[in-house]
Amino acid sequence: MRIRFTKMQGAGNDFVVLDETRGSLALTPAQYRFLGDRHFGVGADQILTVRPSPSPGIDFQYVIHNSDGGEVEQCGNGARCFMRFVREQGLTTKDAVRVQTLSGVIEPRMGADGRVTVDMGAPVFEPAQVPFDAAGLTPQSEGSWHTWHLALSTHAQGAIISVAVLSMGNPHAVQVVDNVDTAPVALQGPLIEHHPRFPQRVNAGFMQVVSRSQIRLRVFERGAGETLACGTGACAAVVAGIRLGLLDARVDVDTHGGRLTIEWAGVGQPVLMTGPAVTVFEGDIEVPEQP
Ligand SMILES: N[C@@H](CCC[C@H](N)C(=O)O)C(=O)O
Repeated sequence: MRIRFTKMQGAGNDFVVLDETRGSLALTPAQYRFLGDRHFGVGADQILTVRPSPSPGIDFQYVIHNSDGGEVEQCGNGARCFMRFVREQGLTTKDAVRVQTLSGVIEPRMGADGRVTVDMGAPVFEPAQVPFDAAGLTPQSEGSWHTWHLALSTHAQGAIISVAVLSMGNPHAVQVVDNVDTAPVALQGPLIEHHPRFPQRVNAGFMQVVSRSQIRLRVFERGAGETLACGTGACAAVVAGIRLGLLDARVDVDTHGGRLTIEWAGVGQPVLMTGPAVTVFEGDIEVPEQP
């Protein structure tokens, strides 16, 4: 089957975007994996699919697959690219749309400067809803919130890390580090992602606090490995930093792929994420029946 795709990126987090508004492509997990493969396919961290409105008051449905082929609930950088895609492809003329995701409705809005702001909804802190198995663990009080001590084991060494755990529609474990450049992202990332306390795996964030309004962030993403930026990871890190008493309500997040700005007014309030969304190229690719 030959399909049309658009390659996009938001702060270097890159995507293959597919238009299913005129009919389903019915791709299998192996075919999503093929599209995301940087050697045999197009190459991307995530594959984003635009589907028609599933219900009144909603403009589109937004489906997200990680490069490992698994479907996930949310993708922040992808949401900004989604907005640019539906505008550039003439699927809407609106400046703001309401989009159904697996974890709820989000609202991307096109800014006059070409950047996109997304209302990502309110973060979720209840461990069971992340989901995070906190049974038998003692929360460690910090600021007006808490972190959790998690034991990581490797063949070479054991480590106890301290993580803030929350959901931005998808699960995140965020730890504060002195310096993201030397943080053990490659070593700890996979161990945190697959830690048995996270039954649906987790995105592992490493946050360096530069000031109360600026952080540096690296994220080892569930199902994709370390990416140049993670939008929901940026939201999760800033929310965690605010609740732990380290950050103010508006924070610039510097990633290896660029800057995102995150705003959050507190518990129960939605998180606003602003950043770039860029179309890189369009193309056609033959997708094998069984890659
Ligand atoms: N890159 C994304 C997050 C994509 C999904 C994530 N890897 C997960 O499995 O939850 C973002 O910008 O938020």
